[in-house]
Amino acid sequence: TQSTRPQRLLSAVQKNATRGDPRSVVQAIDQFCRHKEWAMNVGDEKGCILDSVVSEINPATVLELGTYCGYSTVRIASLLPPHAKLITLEFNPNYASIARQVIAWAGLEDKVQLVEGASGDWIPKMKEQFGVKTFDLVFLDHWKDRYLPDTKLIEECGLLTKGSVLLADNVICPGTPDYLEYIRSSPQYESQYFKSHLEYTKVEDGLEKSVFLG
Ligand SMILES: Cc1ccc(Cc2cc(O)c(O)c(C(=O)NC/C=C/[C@H]3O[C@@H](n4cnc5c(N)ncnc54)[C@H](O)[C@@H]3O)c2)cc1
Ligand SMILES: [Mg+2]
Repeated sequence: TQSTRPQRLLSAVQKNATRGDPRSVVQAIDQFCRHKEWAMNVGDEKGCILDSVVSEINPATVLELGTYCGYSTVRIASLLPPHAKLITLEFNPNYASIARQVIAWAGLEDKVQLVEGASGDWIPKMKEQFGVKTFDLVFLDHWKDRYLPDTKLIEECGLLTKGSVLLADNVICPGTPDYLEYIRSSPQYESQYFKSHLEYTKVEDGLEKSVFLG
């Protein structure tokens, strides 16, 4: 049977990256997406902005919405301090399976909890299921029409504390207009736009970083 693009991306990682070396996994995926097949990873250019935000926060708890193949999961987890935890939600079982193998190849299983399911179902269970009080960082990269409802759900569940950071991919392309309008007009957030490009292209895109003011 025909392989899928995520399966071919995983094969490229297993062929070209060194086990236990997250940077080589990230590089192998970027090479594959630049020269073989485009895929919707945050990519190398926006990935550097993601890295700088993660390093600045030095988060103990991270929530990622939309694992896909685990590219940003590996970027974030490779920068976390010891004992820090990243919970990533993915509701497509095929993508989740690929992501688990990518994360394992990078040797980051101990820092990552991949939860197979929908964000709307799992966000309300974070405290009871995973003993999470609040998240220091939330990376939004799932369906773009879910950014706003899930942000409101995260607020309602008391999962943010003063200083928590929301970092949203694709606020220009594909675009998340309702989310941007909400977060930029809310007195509860201080937002900043990081202009960049849609992964592996020259099309404008960017990340929106929003600090929860409590
Ligand atoms: C017009 C146009 C089209 C595509 C692009 C290019 C482009 C560039 C990008 O960086 C993009 O992030 C995207 C994009 O669409 N991303 C959606 C990513 C979803 C992943 O998250 C999963 N998921 C989706 N909703 C949920 C949910 N509730 N709970 C749990 N997992 C969820 C899915 O299972 C996927 O694993 C697209 C640019 C412009
Ligand atoms: Mg994206």
